[in-house]
Amino acid sequence: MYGTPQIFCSPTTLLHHLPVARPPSGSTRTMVACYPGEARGRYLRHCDTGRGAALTAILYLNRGWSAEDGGQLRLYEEGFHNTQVRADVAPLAGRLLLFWATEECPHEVLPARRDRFAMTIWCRDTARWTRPGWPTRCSDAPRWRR
Ligand SMILES: O=C(O)CCC(=O)C(=O)O
Ligand SMILES: [Fe+2]
Repeated sequence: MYGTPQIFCSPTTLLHHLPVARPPSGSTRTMVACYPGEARGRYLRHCDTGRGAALTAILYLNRGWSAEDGGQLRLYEEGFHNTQVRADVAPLAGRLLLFWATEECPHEVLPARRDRFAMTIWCRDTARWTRPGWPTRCSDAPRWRR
C-alpha cells in the first residue's frame, strides 16, 4: 500500500459529518479491499442491494494512479440491467465516493493493472425505509448534480 490512510474517527462518525440532507442513521459495515493488478482484479456489474445497505461510501487509497492503471469504478444509469454508462471514476487516493446501494446505482470495477486499494463503508439507514414521507428513491431526494 502507498502510505497509510489516517482516519481519526469511526466510519459512523465520518458519515454523520457528510454534507447530505439525510445523513444515514443506521449501523455501518466497513471493508478494505485489494484488487490484485497481476490478476487484473475486477468486479462485474452489480448493485450493493445484497449488502443490506442504503448508502455506499468508498474511500480510495491509491497514490499516483493513472488512466493506464485501469480499475475505474464504472457507474451505470438506474436499473439493475441498465448498461448505459453514467460515469467512470478513477480510484484516486483521498477520493470519497458516495452512491445509493440500491438498483439506482449499478456499478462495476474495471480490470486493474496495479494493486488497487479501497475502503468501503456500507451504511444502513433505518429512517430511509421506515419513516413515512421520507424519500425512498434517490430521484425523490434533493439533487445537487445529476
Ligand atoms: O472498490 C470499488 O470501487 C467498488 C467495490 C464494490 O463495488 C463493492 O465492493 O461492492
Ligand atoms: Fe459494489
